[in-house]
Amino acid sequence: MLEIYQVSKLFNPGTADEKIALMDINLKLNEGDFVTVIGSNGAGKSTLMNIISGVMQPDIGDVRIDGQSVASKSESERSRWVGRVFQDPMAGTAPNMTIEENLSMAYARGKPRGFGWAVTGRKRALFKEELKRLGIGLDARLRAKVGLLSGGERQALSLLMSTFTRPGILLLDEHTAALDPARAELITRLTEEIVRSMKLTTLMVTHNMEQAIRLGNRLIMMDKGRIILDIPPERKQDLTVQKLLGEFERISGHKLADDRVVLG
Ligand SMILES: Nc1ncnc2c1ncn2[C@@H]1O[C@H](COP(=O)(O)OP(=O)(O)OP(=O)(O)O)[C@@H](O)[C@H]1O
Repeated sequence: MLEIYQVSKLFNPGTADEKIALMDINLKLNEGDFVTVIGSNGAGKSTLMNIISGVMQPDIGDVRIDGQSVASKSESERSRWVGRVFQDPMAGTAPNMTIEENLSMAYARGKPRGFGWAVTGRKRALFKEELKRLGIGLDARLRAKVGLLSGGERQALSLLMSTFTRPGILLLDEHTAALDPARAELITRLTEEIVRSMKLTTLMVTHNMEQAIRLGNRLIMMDKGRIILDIPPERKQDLTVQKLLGEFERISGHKLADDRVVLG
């Protein structure tokens, strides 16, 4: 379970450049929740992801995982606990290493200290099986360098790498935004399948309104560092893109100002 308690974050405090990135954020995710997050430019979405994953500290407040503060965990514990897929398909994988080497590296994350990275026959069989489930032919390319893969293939691999050791929380950071519509749809479908079948607790930031409605069981709107609306599963079912944008405008008092907003 993920609990965010009264988290606030200020950048450049006390200067002319002072920015409130997050203000008194409270959020609780139960096991298996899939929460989508939308919000304007600068709403604080990335800062929230960075604080949850422990790469950034809040000024005030705390993030707890199963009752334990993220700040108290070591880097390797945090990397085991949090799976993250970034917007940039180049992030999260090692381009000069092969698909199986990348998978082996990710596999070692979930294992005790000192667990080897070498690709053994047993691991290769497991990776092949996992890649086959993606259904995009990567299982036949275990020894291909990851740098040679397309953006969509890399995002599919990143998704697999960040989930197959079953993280406590999966963070999806606009992970389809850099892809063309067909590939974005493929990654959306794979995300849905993987998260559902593994029942992963997931937080996904997206600028794609249709995706925000389609994926997940709960939707959160952020504006100017605050959570302004938390739409529960029973209300999410009736949502449309128009209703969603209308709700945002009604509560925030302005339009969803983001030039990257994709309606669907
Ligand atoms: N390292 C930093 N130094 C100073 N200000 C920052 C820094 N990182 C973020 N900010 C500011 O904090 C606020 C929240 O930024 P954040 O990147 O979290 O928003 P976001 O919702 O992810 O925006 P976007 O959708 O445009 O990526 C913004 O006003 C931003 O300019």
